[in-house]
Amino acid sequence: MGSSRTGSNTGRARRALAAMKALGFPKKQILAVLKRLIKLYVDENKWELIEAENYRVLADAILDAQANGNGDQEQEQEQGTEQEEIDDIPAEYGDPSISLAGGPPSPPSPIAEQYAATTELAISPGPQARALTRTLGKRRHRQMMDAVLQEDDAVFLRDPKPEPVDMDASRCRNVQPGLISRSRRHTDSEEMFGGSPPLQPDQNPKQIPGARNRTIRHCRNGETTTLPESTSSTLNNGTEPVVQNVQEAPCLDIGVASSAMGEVKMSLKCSVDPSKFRMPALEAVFKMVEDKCLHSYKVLPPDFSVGSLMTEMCQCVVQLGTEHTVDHNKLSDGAGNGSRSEDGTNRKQKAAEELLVSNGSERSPVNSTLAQQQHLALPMRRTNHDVTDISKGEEKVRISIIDESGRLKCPPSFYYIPRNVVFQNALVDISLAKIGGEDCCADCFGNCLSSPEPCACARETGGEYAYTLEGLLRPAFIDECVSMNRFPEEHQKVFCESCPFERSRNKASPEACRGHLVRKFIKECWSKCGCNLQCGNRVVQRGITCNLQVFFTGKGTGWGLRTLEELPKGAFVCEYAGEILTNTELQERVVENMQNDRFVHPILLDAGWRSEGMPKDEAALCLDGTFYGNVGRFINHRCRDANLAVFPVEVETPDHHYYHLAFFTSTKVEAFEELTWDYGIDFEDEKHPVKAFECLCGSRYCRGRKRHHPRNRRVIAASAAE
Ligand SMILES: C[S@@+](CC[C@H](N)C(=O)[O-])C[C@H]1O[C@@H](n2cnc3c(N)ncnc32)[C@H](O)[C@@H]1O
Repeated sequence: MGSSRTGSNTGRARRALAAMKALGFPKKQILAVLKRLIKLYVDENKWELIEAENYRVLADAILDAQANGNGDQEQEQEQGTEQEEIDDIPAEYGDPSISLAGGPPSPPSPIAEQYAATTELAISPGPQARALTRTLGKRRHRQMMDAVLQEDDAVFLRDPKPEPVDMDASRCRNVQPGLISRSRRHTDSEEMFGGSPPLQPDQNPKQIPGARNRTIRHCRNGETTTLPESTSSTLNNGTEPVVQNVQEAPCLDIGVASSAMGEVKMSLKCSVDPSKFRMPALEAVFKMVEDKCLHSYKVLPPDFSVGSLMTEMCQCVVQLGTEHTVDHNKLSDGAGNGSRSEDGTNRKQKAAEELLVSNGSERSPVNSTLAQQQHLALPMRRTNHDVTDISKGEEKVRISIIDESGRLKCPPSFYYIPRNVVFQNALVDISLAKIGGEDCCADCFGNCLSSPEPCACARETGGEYAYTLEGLLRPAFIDECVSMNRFPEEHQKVFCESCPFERSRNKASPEACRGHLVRKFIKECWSKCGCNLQCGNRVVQRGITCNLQVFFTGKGTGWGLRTLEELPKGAFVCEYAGEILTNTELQERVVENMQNDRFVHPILLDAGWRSEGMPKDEAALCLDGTFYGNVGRFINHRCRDANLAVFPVEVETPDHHYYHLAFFTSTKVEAFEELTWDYGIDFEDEKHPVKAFECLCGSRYCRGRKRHHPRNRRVIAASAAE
């Protein structure tokens, strides 16, 4: 009875002690718990049960004791009485002669500390152990045991244990790809994501004591990256998470694994305050990610991106880890569905801001909202659009498409052009010869805005630059434009003798001209100027720089454009780019498309029209973004209090005939706010050849809201000048 097929009781007790000591548990505590177990199990198979699965039960019981705070007590109680306690163990169960007595208690080894810090893993223990553990301890301890007793390379969701928090010392030097192995062994996941970049000689992975092959990389002390904005690199086809360089970010190193076997494992470096972070349960993270995917995509399309999913996961880890209410860690938590919180902010965005893993664009300035952009660009069913970048690389920034309604649709097809293109007959004379000496600043150098005198190009703006040193449109410009839109009757207008606009409306018997507002042009420096491309008087020509997104509004207005970052008043957003048509071509196109029940959205370039020498239909120009256009074609109308204002901007030509239409913010715009402008539509105009839409702008000043019976009201062009 005192022995079994695995040896004597003494030997078994010795081996149990040795096994637990190897894990770093103090021997007095081992002894106390072992004694308790032996007393507890009167079953003759007690040793088999205790020994099962590498003494899982014993380790669980010790962990339970520690977790319940009994460990210390037990130890303390046993101070000085250890030998007596050992002697109390029935001889058939243990041999007091083994080195249980004598010598100071071992300090907890690092690996024992790891046990205590390790959280859940989804592993099923054997039936015997299950039964015992039900009796003895909590499931999570059993699971922790699994993690540690697995092969060396087993991975686990580990509570963050940053280095002592010295903010300087804990800043990331160069944030690594979001998905890296904790081990330097080359794993499948590394290959999948293009692999972690090789370590620098001074970035050797630090070995965790007691855990061979399990490594953690630490941020290099006190060093921050100063790489240029555009140094982020893209993995795969550009849609995967990429390296971003983030400056001065306090760094928390977290390991996340999809299972204890470590098939998929990630190391996250998060710029969260370690004191505010608590590692969420892995199951909660998985559940949250799954809920998000199902909520957004219903099914996973063939081009589903694991990289995007992993990014999602990283964000969820940070989000759950920084939200300390119990509810957020419950599996039933619906917080991860991307919905907005009560204060209107999006949790995903917050999480993304705290995560240094982001969807970089080689063309985009580093910005935390890019992580959000990456998330939102998860695959949808497509037309001819690239949902990760509707511009297909034509702009400096990626512009993603998102339909949060669950329809998984994309906007109708069109060709993306970042700049205007002549359709056919429009005469747009872009020639150096056309630019006279007075139309350029050949003698300037560097940045015109830094010279004391305004350059020749500033002449159109009343001898002052339209832009501030910060690259914003001056408030005076914006305020005047807003006032023109709101109170057109108070501003100067010119009246044509035979108005091309009225001829478009009714060619047979055009009405009298209603007047065209006299608008101030912005003249930017150009090719014949001596300044460089970074000159402060070259804003529109440098293209889109803010983070935009095409989204389905769900308000009955179709697709819209929104900003993913906060924009100050006066920020350049984009041009309205499209085909340059003559008025004649426009008329033909309107008729043609009405027959096909498709509406075009041209904008007249009438800001330069003057009472004398009004252009003929063949010369009058307009822009149509319907078939060829940029993101400007997604900007919806809002009556009166829109957050964008449109300005005529001359770049290549100084003649007021052809120019660009540029949108600037007329007020501060919050991240995720829809960008709108006032088309200037006369919703009461029943003679217009193009049917006006029922306005759903929601503005309290809405002009088109009460039209319950449209009676075929029509509009042809949302003229910037009207
Ligand atoms: C220049 S497009 C704007 C993008 C458009 N929403 C889309 O899905 O492509 C103009 C069209 O958008 C819709 N739209 C824009 N603003 C609207 C509003 N305030 N109310 C209702 N529909 C609007 C109308 O169908 C209009 O003809």
